[in-house]
Amino acid sequence: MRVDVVSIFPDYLAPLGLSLPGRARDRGLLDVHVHDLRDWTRDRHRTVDDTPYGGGAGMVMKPEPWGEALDEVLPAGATLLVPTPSGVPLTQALARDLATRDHLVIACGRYEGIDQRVADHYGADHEVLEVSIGDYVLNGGEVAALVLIEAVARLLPGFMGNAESLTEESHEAGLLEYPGYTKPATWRGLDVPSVLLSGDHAAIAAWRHDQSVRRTAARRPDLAHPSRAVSVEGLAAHV
Ligand SMILES: Nc1nc2cc(Br)ccc2s1
Repeated sequence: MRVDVVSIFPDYLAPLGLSLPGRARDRGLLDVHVHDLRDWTRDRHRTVDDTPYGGGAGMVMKPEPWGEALDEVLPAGATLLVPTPSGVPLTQALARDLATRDHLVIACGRYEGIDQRVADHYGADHEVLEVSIGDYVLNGGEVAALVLIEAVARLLPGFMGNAESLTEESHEAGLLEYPGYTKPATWRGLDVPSVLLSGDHAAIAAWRHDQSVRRTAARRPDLAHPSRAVSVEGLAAHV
């Protein structure tokens, strides 16, 4: 998979050279290219933002630099991801779906976001997903890009040493993961649940599923209603 990231703070993406993404790059599973949006500005001040039409606080990112950049960085067939608090939620299902793409391009907004015409323009010929990584507001899309890349890259075949661990993670089956324990069997007076020491694999599996169900009901009742999920096909629809 190739990933291109466009940002006015390209150094923010430096962590992509470390740990898992770094290993994936070394293995040729992930090919990451980071670009500075200001390289596509044409004025001496390298301007990327302006005041919003209709008034209001803050600044909006101008469409021209983004158009020049994406015309060069976003080829036919690539998927454009635009992190934004007003996007569709990033879920494990969406990450799994994005992991099937050959080429992702991530446009990192700043200020009050990117002029909407950029997503609309490229939406005519490309898959464009405006994606939220959570119900909170950051100062820019760079941190969200790191989250997106890690969530997707770790699902690439060959990326994780033990692919089996991927099937038991939180959200993989619409449930939160069961609690984990390791040695010692007793720590500060706290014992590991005895079923885990029993060697009875059927009982262990049943206990773990029960723990996942209980934990999900307690912490994420919203996950208990999959009817509220949105299909990937429905995500790209501009509302
Ligand atoms: N949660 C998020 N906040 C933001 C803010 C900006 Br500005 C750009 C992208 C995102 S994603």
